[in-house]
Amino acid sequence: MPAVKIAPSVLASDLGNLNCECIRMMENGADWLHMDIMDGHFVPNIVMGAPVIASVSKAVPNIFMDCHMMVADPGKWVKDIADAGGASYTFHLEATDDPMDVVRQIKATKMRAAVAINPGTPASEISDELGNAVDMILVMTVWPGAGGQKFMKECMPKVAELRARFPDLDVEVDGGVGPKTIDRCADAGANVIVAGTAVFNHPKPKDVIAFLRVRCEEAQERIKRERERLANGEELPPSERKDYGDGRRSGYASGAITPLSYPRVYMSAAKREKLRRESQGAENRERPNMASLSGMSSLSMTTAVNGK
Ligand SMILES: O=C(CO)[C@@H](O)[C@H](O)COP(=O)(O)O
Repeated sequence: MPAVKIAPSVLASDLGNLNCECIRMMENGADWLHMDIMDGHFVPNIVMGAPVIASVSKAVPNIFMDCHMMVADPGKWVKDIADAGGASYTFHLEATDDPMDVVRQIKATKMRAAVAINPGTPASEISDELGNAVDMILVMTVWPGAGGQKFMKECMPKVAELRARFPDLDVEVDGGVGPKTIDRCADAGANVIVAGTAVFNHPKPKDVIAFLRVRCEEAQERIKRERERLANGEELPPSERKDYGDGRRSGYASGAITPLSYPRVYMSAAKREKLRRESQGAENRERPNMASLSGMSSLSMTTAVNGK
């Protein structure tokens, strides 16, 4: 399985001191910095754009910026983000009717290409062609648009399914991830961990980053053993099964996740329109709107930044 990467989401940082915040996280063990870019259309919020990415790129040597593009027209910003110094470009599947074209545009730059799916989008919407073309798949574990939301554990079967289909791909989780939820993510097979509030709001971010990494590495060892045993037709002893207490077990141990094949490239126009509207809050009362966003900690400075 690919190496574990911990990517603090700067949405929860002191955005007025963004360069220093990125340096602080790298000194505390972060592999990547997760940059949330929103356009006010795909999600009802605006945070930063290519000029801010360029400023960070100049000020922070060797930074790897994992740019999460929560934008309605993902092809439009590829060149700007590449020129600004973005290292990875994640677009939302719900935002385009031609994901392979967006991937081609990203690959024409030096950036890594990644595709994200919202909580309402099934993993089966990632075709084999798309999954094999990208460097990473991001499974959102909250509705995009704000930090500090509750982790949606119901997204974990999608992570397990994608890990089973794409054993060597980076699979990223984002939203509500921290020490209390990391085991579910890691057991499902996620190896790129985005955490905003849990890292930036903690007085010892180094400890949180180290904890997340260790739990993922331990899970990877477990998954490796499970794979080997299942390949040999062996039964797993109950002590080695991760049981969530709700009838489900980790994807690999349960053997319930079958790596199906999804040859389709495009979802239907009607379905994409529904998923797009859902992302904007038009069809989902649960997802954040501007009123609910205003109370979120990520939009104000975190107290941990000044050690208060
Ligand atoms: O993309 C998003 C939100 O749209 C995430 O990156 C969040 O910023 C993660 O924050 P926490 O839930 O970890 O606070």
